[in-house]
Amino acid sequence: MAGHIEDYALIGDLHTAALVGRDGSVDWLCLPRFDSPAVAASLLGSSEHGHWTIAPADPGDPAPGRGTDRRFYRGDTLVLESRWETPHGSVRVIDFMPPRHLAGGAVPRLIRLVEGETGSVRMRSRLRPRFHYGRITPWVTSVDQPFGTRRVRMTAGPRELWLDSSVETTITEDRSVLTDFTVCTGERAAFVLTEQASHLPAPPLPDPQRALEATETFWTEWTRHCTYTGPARAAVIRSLITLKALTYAPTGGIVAAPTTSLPEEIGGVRNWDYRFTWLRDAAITLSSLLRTGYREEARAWREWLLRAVAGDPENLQIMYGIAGERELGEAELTWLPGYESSRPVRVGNAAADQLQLDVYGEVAETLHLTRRPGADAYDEAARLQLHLTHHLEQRWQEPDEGIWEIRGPRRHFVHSKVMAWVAVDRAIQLIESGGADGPVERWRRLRETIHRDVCDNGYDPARNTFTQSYGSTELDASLLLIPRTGFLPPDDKRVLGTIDAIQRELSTPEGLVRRYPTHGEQHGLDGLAGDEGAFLVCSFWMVDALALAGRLTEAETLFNELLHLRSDLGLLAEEWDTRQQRQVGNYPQAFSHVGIVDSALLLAELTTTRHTTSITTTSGRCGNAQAITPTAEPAVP
Ligand SMILES: OC[C@H]1O[C@H](O[C@H]2O[C@H](CO)[C@@H](O)[C@H](O)[C@H]2O)[C@H](O)[C@@H](O)[C@@H]1O
Repeated sequence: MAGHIEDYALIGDLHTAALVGRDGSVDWLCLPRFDSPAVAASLLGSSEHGHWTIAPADPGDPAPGRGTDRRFYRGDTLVLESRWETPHGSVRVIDFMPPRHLAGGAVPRLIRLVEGETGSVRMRSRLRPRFHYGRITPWVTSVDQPFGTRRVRMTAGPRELWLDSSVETTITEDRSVLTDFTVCTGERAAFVLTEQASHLPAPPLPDPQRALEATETFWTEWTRHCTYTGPARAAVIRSLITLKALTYAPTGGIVAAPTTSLPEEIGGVRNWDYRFTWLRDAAITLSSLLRTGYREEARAWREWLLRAVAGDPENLQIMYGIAGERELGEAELTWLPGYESSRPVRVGNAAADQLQLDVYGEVAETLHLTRRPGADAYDEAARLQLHLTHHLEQRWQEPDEGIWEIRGPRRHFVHSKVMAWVAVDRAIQLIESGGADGPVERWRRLRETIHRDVCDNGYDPARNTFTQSYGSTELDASLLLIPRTGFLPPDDKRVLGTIDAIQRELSTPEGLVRRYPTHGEQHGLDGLAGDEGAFLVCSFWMVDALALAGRLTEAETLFNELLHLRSDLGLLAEEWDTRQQRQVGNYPQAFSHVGIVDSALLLAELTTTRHTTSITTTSGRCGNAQAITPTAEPAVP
């Protein structure tokens, strides 16, 4: 296992992803989909649980534990290059997974090219596949090949892996595939790992060079469409590539992160499976992609949404599998010791059965942003939105588990109610624009009722702050979103008071923001023991709230500090452990990268216009305020 979470690089093929450590080891790889069982799971255990390492072979070459000397993504792509300087010469390893549609939608492939740059370097590749998250050792056999390539087949029941290499391999007693080889200046060795169903004939022999060229062209072309031109362009591009890499291309579903059980506290129990599509996470991801010019992804997700939530709104789930699956049953993988002994390791997610009223607002907002101008009343998405609003009308007064998926008793979360207001507000806007027919007068009264309910029960006048839930004195970072939704204008005194209160009570000394107070060893309000780090997307929400409140310098300072927390490759996990100064939680996480994109867009807009007051929303207690949309959103085809 390669060390800290941020030591891992992400590569992927828009169906699944792999994490590659600084030591040249692929320690996480689920095939064929993001949510499939891992064939390399040493990330959550040890090398026994499956890995594939390619690195210099001689002891001290490089110093043990030091890993690659320098690594980077090649240009604006998801192709990773790791360079190693050794006393005998230098070498580079190029790791990538060709987007599957480039190979005719065929089999998943992880390609590793080793190129000698100077001198002569002895290298070692050790592939130790373990199916079903490290539990199953495959049957490994060599397959004769006429044309000088080597093929090894690794079979475990219904699935199998094939390793094609340009150099001789041996199969060891522990059923690893070992390759010792030397690369000299200008030489190249190629390794291709392919996965498929085991009843199929052998996969075709790959052409690694063509695959590399096609993969680089794909990502370079894709990033060329980005419309953001502000000062944080490099960070934004890397975040957009990461968000795209979390998209399951066949359906348009987006995973919250490609990992499970990277801990929110090292050694703790807050370990969850994020390889699913949360309506909330996907909706905000789409909004970021859309506002940076990526309309096709927005269209694909809208189609995904229409299929996934099809049926009775009663049956709406807050999250689904990447193809819209509903059964996400949670289980513990008892044989895995967990990342740095953080157990349990979980697969599946019981949050799928929760009530989280905010998702109505997030979905409505995304449908609102992706609406085609002039769409007729029978537009599918408009119909869905009306349906969901009718349903919400019956349920908005219920307590729920809220945005943070609290596992304790349900409460009247203020953020949930604000997002219910958003859902009703956007439905009213839909009807007012002629996009659909609906009970607009009744919903205007409902919007006013929800607004009053929140301001009467979720605001503490003595402290001049909104609170986490009705009747509670706790705070919650999700309240920072209020000015972005249009519920109240950014300069409203209650909004300004809430920012101050969150800075006082939820901020770390560095100014990062925790999502709510936890209670150490006690089971706190989230129903869990233990603590967690500062929540990165909440810290970006603070950037936005400060910027909208006209505190632009503070906002920019915090934004730059957050950018410094990224890995050397520009990646962010869910949280930052301020004590240990390292990333924690699943990685890389869509939420955090959405935070980068959204804050960069807002700061660029506000810095350009230089007068923040033009961004304020319509003031008014129950008003039909406009959400903050810092850049023009193109409609979706
Ligand atoms: O920490 C408690 C909860 O953590 C997970 O939820 C978090 O991740 C979701 C996906 O990014 C996000 O939508 C949610 O807002 C976050 O709180 C976990 O999935 C939950 O089961 C868990 O209770």
